[in-house]
Amino acid sequence: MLKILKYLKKKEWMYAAFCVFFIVIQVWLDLKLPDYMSEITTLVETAGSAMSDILSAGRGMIACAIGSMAASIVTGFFAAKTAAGLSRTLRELVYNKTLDFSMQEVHKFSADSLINRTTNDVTQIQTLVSMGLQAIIKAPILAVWAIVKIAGKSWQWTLATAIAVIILIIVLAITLVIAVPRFQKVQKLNDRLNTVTREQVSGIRVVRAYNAEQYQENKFDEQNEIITDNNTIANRVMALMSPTMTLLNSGLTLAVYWIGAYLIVAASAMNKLAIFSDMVVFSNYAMQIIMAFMLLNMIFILLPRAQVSADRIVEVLNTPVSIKDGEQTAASEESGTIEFKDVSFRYPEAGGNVLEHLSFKVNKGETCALIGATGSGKTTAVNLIPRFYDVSDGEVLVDGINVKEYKQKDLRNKIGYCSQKAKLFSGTVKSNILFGENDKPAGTDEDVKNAMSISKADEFVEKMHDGTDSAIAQNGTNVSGGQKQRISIARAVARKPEIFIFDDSFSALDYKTDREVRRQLSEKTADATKIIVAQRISTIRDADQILVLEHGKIVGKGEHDELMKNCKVYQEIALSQLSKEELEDA
Ligand SMILES: Nc1ncnc2c1ncn2[C@@H]1O[C@H](COP(=O)(O)OP(=O)(O)OP(=O)(O)O)[C@@H](O)[C@H]1O
Repeated sequence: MLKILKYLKKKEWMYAAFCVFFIVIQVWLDLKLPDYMSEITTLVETAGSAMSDILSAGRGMIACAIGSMAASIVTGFFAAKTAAGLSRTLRELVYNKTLDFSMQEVHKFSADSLINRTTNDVTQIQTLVSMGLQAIIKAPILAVWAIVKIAGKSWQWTLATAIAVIILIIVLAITLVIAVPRFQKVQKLNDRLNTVTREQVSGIRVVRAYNAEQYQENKFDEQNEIITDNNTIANRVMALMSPTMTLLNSGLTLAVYWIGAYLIVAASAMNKLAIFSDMVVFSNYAMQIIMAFMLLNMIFILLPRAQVSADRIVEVLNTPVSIKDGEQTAASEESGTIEFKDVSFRYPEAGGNVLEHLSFKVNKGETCALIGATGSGKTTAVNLIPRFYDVSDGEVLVDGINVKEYKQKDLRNKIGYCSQKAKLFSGTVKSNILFGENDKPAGTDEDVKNAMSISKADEFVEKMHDGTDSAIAQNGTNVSGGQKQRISIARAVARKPEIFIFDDSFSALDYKTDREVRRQLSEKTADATKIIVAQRISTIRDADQILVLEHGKIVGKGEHDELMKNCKVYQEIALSQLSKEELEDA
């Protein structure tokens, strides 16, 4: 938890200092109250006391109460500001770190866990700091000050208070031992519950189509039950705390008065009044001590949860980013070339190599296609170009420079990337097409129009109610799969990149549109180098270079006609899609 405090800014430390100051005032005023009570008791019991003296003490009490309330409000204000400031910093840091993470780190933590850490865990810290600043500081000050005040009054009363405090500590310890591990467990289980819920919601169509509601519900119930069981046990134990405290408080007051009664009876007539007034004051201070422990108890409930959250946040912040920026900016002598030099790749924590000894070069303006069976490594290979992963062996060069040497931003600015699963963001058609353009000079409406015309997205966007300002739902759920692909191709085109990467980005287009989009791309973006991953021979047969992948190795390289003659794997793929006549006619 202390590690988290280093993220407090100077301003927030100052707010925290204000909190301490106002808490000291508050405690002083709270502990001043019993003094006035004692004065009033003495005045009432003393014959001939003036009414004005009693009223003056009463006014003192009211002033203390109002002052304490005001100090408490100001403390709350500064505590909230400190906590909110810290949580803003943490959210920002965790979010920014997540953005810097490579796919490797994202997989390690899981997307759900990263979301939980940015939201739920930060909230736990915020709650602790806000409550803690008030309670953690107030409790010891209150306890110590109250103990100092009652010290030396009567050993019998002190003994009664000590016994009450010992019982309190034992009860606190038992509760914490039972409750804390359960609260800690619940936080980890929340990640799993989120995963199940997200899977259920995002896969709702498949779940319904397979009548798998019950199956999914059972999965959810299983996680939900574990969380509920843990929460129930922890909260049941915690529920015992409040009545125990009340009982102790009342018991202690009773004990103080009982002992007081004996002391008064045993005292000489002159001392009786003083002991009576001491008794009233003592019982008040004793209650304040119990109050201090009650406050500490609150912290003990919040602290373990916040501790788990703090560890989870620090784990993200301290995880080194595996893909580090180089120094190279965009400028280089070559332009639009891609070269793989004996590249091998293994996914972290996976058994063997997924890619083995890939070597090929694509020159400026050329089109290179990758084809092969599912799982042969096509996506993995193209993901090495924008450095979503780093090679395990060998080198990937863009414009003659190893991709590791580039500043990632500059490298990615050269690339127009279309992922295998077209990904759209909530916003409008236009905001999706000009996505991420703040790195580059802002795209114009003309750019959007041009990109849509190349990707054939204009055909359906023009028919939409608000044209390019039409809304796109999260994940593009309000457009079809093919429309999503066309918008995502337009997004890549609008970037005016040196290099295009189309990872199976034409798969949902009908053959006619597929052909038309490729024709437009080769005419209007002739200078750009293109890497196309595809399953359809028709999509890639015109490519300058076709790489045939099998089990992560290149088993064929060349143009369509060459491969039809000398690559068995390619022939099999081609013949499985087109008849011999179609292939010969083409
Ligand atoms: N994140 C990952 N962690 C571990 N292994 C992975 C990961 N992603 C892919 N793989 C494995 O790497 C191999 C190549 O996967 P890749 O996605 O590159 O194949 P592909 O040729 O693009 O397949 P498809 O045509 O189905 O898209 C597969 O065996 C796959 O199981």
